Amino acid sequence: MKDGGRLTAAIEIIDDIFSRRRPAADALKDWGLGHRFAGSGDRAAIGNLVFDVLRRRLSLAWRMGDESARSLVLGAYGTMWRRDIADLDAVLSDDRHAPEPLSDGERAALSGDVPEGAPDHMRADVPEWLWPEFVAAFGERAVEEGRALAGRAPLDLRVNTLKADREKVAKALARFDAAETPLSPVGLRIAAPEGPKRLPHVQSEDAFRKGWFEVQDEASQLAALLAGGLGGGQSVDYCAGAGGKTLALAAQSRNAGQIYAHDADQRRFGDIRERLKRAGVRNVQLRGPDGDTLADLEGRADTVLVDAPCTGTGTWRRRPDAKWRVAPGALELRIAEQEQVLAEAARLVKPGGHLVYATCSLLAAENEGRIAAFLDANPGFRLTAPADAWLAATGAAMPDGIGVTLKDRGEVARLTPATTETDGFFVALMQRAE
Ligand SMILES: C[S@@+](CC[C@H](N)C(=O)[O-])C[C@H]1O[C@@H](n2cnc3c(N)ncnc32)[C@H](O)[C@@H]1O
Repeated sequence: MKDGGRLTAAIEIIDDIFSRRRPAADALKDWGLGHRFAGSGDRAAIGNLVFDVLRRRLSLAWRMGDESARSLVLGAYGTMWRRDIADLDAVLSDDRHAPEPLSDGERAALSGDVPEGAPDHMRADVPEWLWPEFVAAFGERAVEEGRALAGRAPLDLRVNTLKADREKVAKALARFDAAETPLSPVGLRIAAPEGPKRLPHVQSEDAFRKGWFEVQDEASQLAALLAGGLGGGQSVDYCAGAGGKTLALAAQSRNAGQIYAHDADQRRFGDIRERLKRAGVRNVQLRGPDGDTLADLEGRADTVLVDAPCTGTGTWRRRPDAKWRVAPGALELRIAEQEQVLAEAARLVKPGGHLVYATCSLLAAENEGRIAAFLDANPGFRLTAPADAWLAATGAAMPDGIGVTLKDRGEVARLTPATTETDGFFVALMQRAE
C-alpha cells in the first residue's frame, strides 16, 4: 500500500473508534480481517497513525479547526509525521485509494501556526473532565505533563539479574540499539520509532526465552526497586497480577527471603508460573482467595507492596485510547478499590515494617488524595523519604523533580514522561510505628 491508502484506512478506523466507541485494538483487528492484502508494514503504519491521532486528538482538532476523522488523520500525518504540504499533495494525488485532495482550509491549517487561545486541556490533550485532577497534581506544569503523555513511548526492558547483566542482554539485542536506561540500574531502552516504523517483537528473541529480560517500563522497575530495597525477609506483592513487580522483587532479592504474590482475582496471575520459572525465581509463593490466603501473615510482613488497581493515566503514551475511554464512574470505582486494598494490605505489615503504595496513574485523587486519607485513618503509619530508598536501591542520588512534598506529611516519589521520560508512576513509602 502507498501512504494514500494508509491514510484512507486510518480515517476509516478512527471513524469506527469514535462513532461506535470501540477499543482501538478491536477496530484495527477488524480492519485487518477485512483487508487481508495489507502487509505487516502497512498494518504497523496504519496502527501508528491511529494511535498518534488518539494521543493528540484534542490539539489536532484545535489546529485543524475540525474534529472529523479526516482532519485528525491529515493533521497527525502533516505535523507528527512531519510531512509538508508538498509531500501531502503528492501523497493525495498519486494514489486512487488516497483521500480527497486538501481543501483550502486544511492547507491553511497545516501550513500555518497553531491558532492561539486553545483551552489548557486541549493543549495538553487531556479529557476536559479530568483536567482539574491534572492541575491538582501538577499546578502550572499540568500542560507540559499532559503534552509529554501524548508522545510515543520507548520499549523498556528489565534485565533479570538472576540470569544475566545489562551488558550481556545489550549484546544479545545489539541490532535493536538497546541502550542503558538513565535511572534504573537494570534497565535497557529501545527508542520509540518514528513515523510508520514499529518496535521490535523482543519476546521472540532467544534471550527472552532464556529468561534474561522482561518487558517493563523504567518507572515500574523503579517502583519495584524502591519497595525491594526496604529489606526484610518476608515481602508481599499484594496486587501481583501477572507478576511484573513480583519478578523484579525476586531478582533484587537474589532468591533470598520469601515473597508472597497475591491477587484478589487469581485469574490475573495469568502465566505467572511460567514467567517465574523462565526467570529462575525460587522464592515466590502464590496466594489468593481461591487457595492459601495471607491470613498467616497478619502483622508479620516486613514489606507489603500495593501496586494498586488504577485508571492507568500514566500509561497513556502506550495505550492512548484509554484516555478517551476512562469514564467518571471508573475513577470512583478505582478509588474505592484503592481504599480497600490499602486497608487490607496495611493489616499485614509488622510493627516497624513497610507499606508501599504505587499506581501507574497521575491523577491526584488516586495518589495524593488516597495517601492523605490513609494516613489520616491510620496514625500508626508515616511517610518515609523516597530519596533514602532510591539511594539504597539504585546506588545513585534521586534526581531533582521526583520527590513531591505532601503538605504536613512528608515526601512521595512521582515519575512522569515530562520529568523522567518514563511512564507516569506514583510511589509512596510508608512505615508502621514500632
Ligand atoms: C495494577 S494491577 C497489578 C499489576 C502487577 N503488579 C504487575 O506489575 O504486573 C492491579 C491488580 O490489583 C488486583 N486487585 C484489585 N483489588 C484487589 C484487592 N482487594 N486485593 C488484591 N488485589 C486486588 C487486580 O486484580 C489487579 O491484578
